[in-house]
Amino acid sequence: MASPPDTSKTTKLERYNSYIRKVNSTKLIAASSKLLFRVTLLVALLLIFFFTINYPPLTSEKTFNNNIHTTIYGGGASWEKQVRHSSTPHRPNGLSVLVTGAAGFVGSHCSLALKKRGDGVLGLDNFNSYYDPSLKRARQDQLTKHQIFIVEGDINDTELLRKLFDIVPFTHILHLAAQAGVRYAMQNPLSYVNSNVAGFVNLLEIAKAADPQPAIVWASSSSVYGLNTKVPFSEDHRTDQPASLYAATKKAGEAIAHTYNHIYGLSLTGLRFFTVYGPWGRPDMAYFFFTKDMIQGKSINVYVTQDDKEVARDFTYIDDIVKGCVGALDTAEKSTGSGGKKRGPAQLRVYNLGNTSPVSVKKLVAILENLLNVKAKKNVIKMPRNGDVPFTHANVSLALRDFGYKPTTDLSSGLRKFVKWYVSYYGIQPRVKKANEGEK
Ligand SMILES: O=C(O)[C@H]1O[C@H](OP(=O)(O)OP(=O)(O)OC[C@H]2O[C@@H](n3ccc(=O)[nH]c3=O)[C@H](O)[C@@H]2O)[C@H](O)[C@@H](O)[C@H]1O
Repeated sequence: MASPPDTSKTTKLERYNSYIRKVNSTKLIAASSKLLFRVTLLVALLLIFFFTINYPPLTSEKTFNNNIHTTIYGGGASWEKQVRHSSTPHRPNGLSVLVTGAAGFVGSHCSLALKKRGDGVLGLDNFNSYYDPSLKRARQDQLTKHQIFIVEGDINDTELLRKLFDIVPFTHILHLAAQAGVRYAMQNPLSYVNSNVAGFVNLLEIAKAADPQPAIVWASSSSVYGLNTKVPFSEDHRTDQPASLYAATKKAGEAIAHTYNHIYGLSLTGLRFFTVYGPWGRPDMAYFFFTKDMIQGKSINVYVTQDDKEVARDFTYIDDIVKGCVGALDTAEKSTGSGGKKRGPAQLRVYNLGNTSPVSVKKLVAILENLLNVKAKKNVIKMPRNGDVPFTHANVSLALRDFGYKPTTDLSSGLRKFVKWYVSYYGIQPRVKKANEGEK
């Protein structure tokens, strides 16, 4: 007969297992309460952080130079009030313009011109360090004196742009924010794609969805003519041979403008600027750093073409460019779409804004020598293969016909104003001409 199974071992094992289960469940309860405690602590900390550090929501203030306050990102009531106040026109039928790149050279001049005639102007600028940001801050100072508020932010920031359009029904955008400079494109190619292509598309996406849709005037470039040899450059000449990535991104901008006009009914005007110069200009441009280097007794590189011909530019004075921008804004028709839907054909334009009178770089240096009373130490070298083109020359008859654009400042008069500003801004004692040093 089979003996009954020995259960004494099983019973012990069961008791042991039940003991283990108890221990585990106590541990589990302890661990869960610990976890619960930690989660509660984390939530509490997050709430404290949200209400103390980040209130009013999304706003943080930075102080620059002694007295310039810039809102980096908005959302609070006082920020919204500044945005509204700055963009409200102060004349009947005044425009309400969002100026991107408002702390830039052309942007700051245009913002002031618009504000002075009673338009509402809100600036947007990311104050990047492509060139000395303190110059951008000083331009901002000028704008602040005229009650123009600059929001510190990037054109790639969708949420920020959407917020600005939620607050203000802008009638126009003057889009001047860009990565400029022909030669720098070889050092930092992606910055051109980021600002001039992605940033532009981001802005157009917001503009197309806005209700009302604004009309957009934006900065293209003379560089789109690239290797075109027909002169003077006219808007219907070929622009499919860009010589630099900068030029290629501006040309891409023109193609993108066509698309947004075609699909969404956005009114779009591209302005091809020709080597703009003047007071408060860009330190990366030749006339600016030639002035600096000549004053400091440093040598400068003066380019000639591969076959030793002079390199020339249709240098255009800033005040003429401002008149062109304002003229383009004033004649821009309304966009026809709303909320992302096209309701009819809209205006699509491209204009040259140049001086119609090219001057060689050699002559530019001679004018500066005369104004600064300094003999330049010139290295005459063949133009490196860096995206530069040998010459530019604008035909501006289209801009003249459509908004009376007529440049009035020759290079000598314009550079005289620039040098006056330069020595005053940088606190330089100009070299006084001796009696026997005649005009060159
Ligand atoms: O119209 C534009 O669309 C562009 O204009 C401007 O480009 P550019 O016309 O090339 O001006 P800029 O650099 O001042 O060179 C001037 C001349 O000096 C020559 N140059 C330059 C440097 C040097 O060391 N030596 C020299 O001879 C050089 O070969 C050239 O002949 C803007 O920067 C650009 O952002 C864009 O807006």
